[in-house]
Amino acid sequence: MLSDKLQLYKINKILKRINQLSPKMKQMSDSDLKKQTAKFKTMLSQGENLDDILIEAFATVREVDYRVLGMFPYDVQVMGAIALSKGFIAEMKTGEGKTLTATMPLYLNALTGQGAMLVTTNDYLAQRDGDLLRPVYENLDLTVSIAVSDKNQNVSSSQKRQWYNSDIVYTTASSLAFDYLFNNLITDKEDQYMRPFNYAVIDEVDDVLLDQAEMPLIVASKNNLQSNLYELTDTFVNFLKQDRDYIFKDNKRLVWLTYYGVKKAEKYFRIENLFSADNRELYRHIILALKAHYCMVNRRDYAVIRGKVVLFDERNGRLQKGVQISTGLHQAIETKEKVSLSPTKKSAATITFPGLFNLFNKIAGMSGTAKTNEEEFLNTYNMKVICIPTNKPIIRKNYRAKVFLTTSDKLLAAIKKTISLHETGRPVLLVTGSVENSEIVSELLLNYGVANNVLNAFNIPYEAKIIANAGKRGAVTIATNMAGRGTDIKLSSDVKKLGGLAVIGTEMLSKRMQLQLSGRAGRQGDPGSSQFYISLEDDYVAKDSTFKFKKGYRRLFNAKKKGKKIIQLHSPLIKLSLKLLQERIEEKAAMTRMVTNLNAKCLGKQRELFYIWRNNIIKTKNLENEVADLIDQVIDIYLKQTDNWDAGKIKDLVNNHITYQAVDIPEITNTQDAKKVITKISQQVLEKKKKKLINNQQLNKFYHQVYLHTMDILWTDQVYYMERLPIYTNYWQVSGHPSEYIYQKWAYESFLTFESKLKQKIAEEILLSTIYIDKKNNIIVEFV
Ligand SMILES: Nc1ncnc2c1ncn2[C@@H]1O[C@H](COP(=O)(O)OP(=O)(O)OP(=O)(O)O)[C@@H](O)[C@H]1O
Repeated sequence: MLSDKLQLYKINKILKRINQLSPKMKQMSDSDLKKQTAKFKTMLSQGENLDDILIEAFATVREVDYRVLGMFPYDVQVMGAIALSKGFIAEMKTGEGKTLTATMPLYLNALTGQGAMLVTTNDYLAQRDGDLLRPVYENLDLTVSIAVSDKNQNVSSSQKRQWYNSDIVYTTASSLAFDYLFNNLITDKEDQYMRPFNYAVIDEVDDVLLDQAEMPLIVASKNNLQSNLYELTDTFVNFLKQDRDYIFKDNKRLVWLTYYGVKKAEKYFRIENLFSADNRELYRHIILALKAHYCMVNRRDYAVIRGKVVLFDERNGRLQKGVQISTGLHQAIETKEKVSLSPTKKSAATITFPGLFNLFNKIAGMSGTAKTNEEEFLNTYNMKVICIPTNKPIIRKNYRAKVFLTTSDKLLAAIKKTISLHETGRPVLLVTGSVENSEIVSELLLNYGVANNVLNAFNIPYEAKIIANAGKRGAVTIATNMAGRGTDIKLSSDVKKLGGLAVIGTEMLSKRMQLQLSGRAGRQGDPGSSQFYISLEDDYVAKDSTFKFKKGYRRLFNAKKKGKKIIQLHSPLIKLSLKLLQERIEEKAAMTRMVTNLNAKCLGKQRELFYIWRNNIIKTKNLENEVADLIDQVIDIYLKQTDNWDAGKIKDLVNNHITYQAVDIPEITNTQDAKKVITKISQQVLEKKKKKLINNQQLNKFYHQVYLHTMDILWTDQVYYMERLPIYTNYWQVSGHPSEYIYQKWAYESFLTFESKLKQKIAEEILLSTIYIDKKNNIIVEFV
């Protein structure tokens, strides 16, 4: 595209000027290079901007990269770095050295003193890259932290404050999201540990902003009442028939009851209308049970480990310990697997990655596979994708995929190929679609006398070691998708002569995942090869293929059963169908993301408004005016209840919301008088309460407690409602209404209700709660 060429032309011009500075940088001593940081900071403080210092700053880091790591960033890496500092997405092919590229924009943006982050997809990469590059930044007088920890480890607020106050932070998207959510649940200003987000480079940006866009990160709060509906609906769904009683949509993400299914449910549960407000929860549980039974598969989507359901991350095959699917699906799976149910929790706070990255002043991204979704990046995130040329031509051979009828035929053929490659001495990385298959393949290879290492969710502690050995002569590594992205397999020198690493994929994947996996071989211009062995039984194919395709598969399968020799399929028509299927799935995924993003934006807006209000309360030392104003607004809300106020009605209102004490109410005839009376009584109640408190500071402590306690409880309910909203609104889509419209409308209305309820509840707690002062002068509030 013309604009791409223009951008590259501009980038090249900047590169030239950076290159011109190289000899000067080479002359500088280590300590002079270190002093550059202070110089740049001064320049910024005197009014220069980041673009003004970019050239010299990049030249400085480049030289320090070389002195510390022995790697001088190539011209193409500097080009990628320039694109990143402009907030673009740099598409740099797999293995081109994105880790080193990021040092330049991170350094530059950290000079502002507002922090720069490298956000990657898993702990292993954050740790690996942070450890590798720490000395570079420290030699430039900047502080660095790696903000990831073992999920079970309790990290103190002060430790986190130190992490997030560092100039450069290496972290993962999920650690960052959770820390952000927890930071916003803290009630004391002193305990908060995060500063506003400034600049982030998102590594594997397509994975974070596209593939994981829909996954909400959830901080659970108090236990919700356990429902016995799980068991009832679990039994019920066993009686349902696919396509007659329920149907799947969107790659089995959504499931609906048909008219017959609804009637069956009404009969089974002896109710008149499954869609009446009373039966909303029942309907939701039926859908959950259907999903648990037919969308979630043991050892593919989750594992049952010591009586607990632990989820797999489907994109990278890692176990997600401690992560629960919210909205009850986790419990529905537990019911299906007949293990004890974990307590249902409500979400105290939730965010998606798109929502999280919206909070930054500037973001940039890098990936080997972003161009295919260029339009989506531009439309959704306003980020341009720039393709950076490779340093050396890529000589990896990507062989055509071989297509088989069944899974076992495919795996056997892949094993045979592995053995023949192994005999030549080339290292092989064979990637399977599930933990189970990785174990089967490993066993079979052992039976053929081929020693191998297995990298799957159950041996993560050995990951670094397995990867370190995977590029050696004769090494055979069997991995799940854990080795699909980011993994850097270093080749021993003798291996290059033999043809480099051979990657064998044994599952049909999305285009991007396929490219990522192939990209484990042939890095940095090295030799290497990749080939996929797929079957018509692969999940990716089976889940989404058309009726005609499925019919074709069954015909071939039956013929094979009758003895016809069908192993590998050569028909161009089948290959074309698979290609079209891949395109269709990707288009659909993009559509689903668009709707989810719209929904997430809705909740994001609500979250933003709520957190602004909450943070204001935390920050405001004296809340007296705020409280007076709030009570006044709440009285107006009460007054809207009726036009015909009389002493009796006021008395009821006062006893319900203002004080339990008996009060005399004068006769009144209109709303204005009613307001005067109610306002006066509220003021008297408040005055009485103030007298119990020692001083103004204690009074404000009381207000803070009431506000934050009430806000957090009601916000949890609001999040709970918003999480369920798509399930309710999806039903309307079936009935012919546009669900996005219904969603936005209901979401907006619910927020207005939430705001009004929250104000009323705060006023009620301020007026009706009981307070005590203990011996140490602490206030104890007994909430209503
Ligand atoms: N300028 C350089 N000089 C020498 N080696 C380099 C240079 N830049 C990167 N490398 C090496 O190239 C290899 C690949 O780097 P890296 O893992 O950062 O690639 P990547 O682009 O992140 O790959 P992927 O897309 O697979 O994540 C590493 O072994 C790294 O040490």
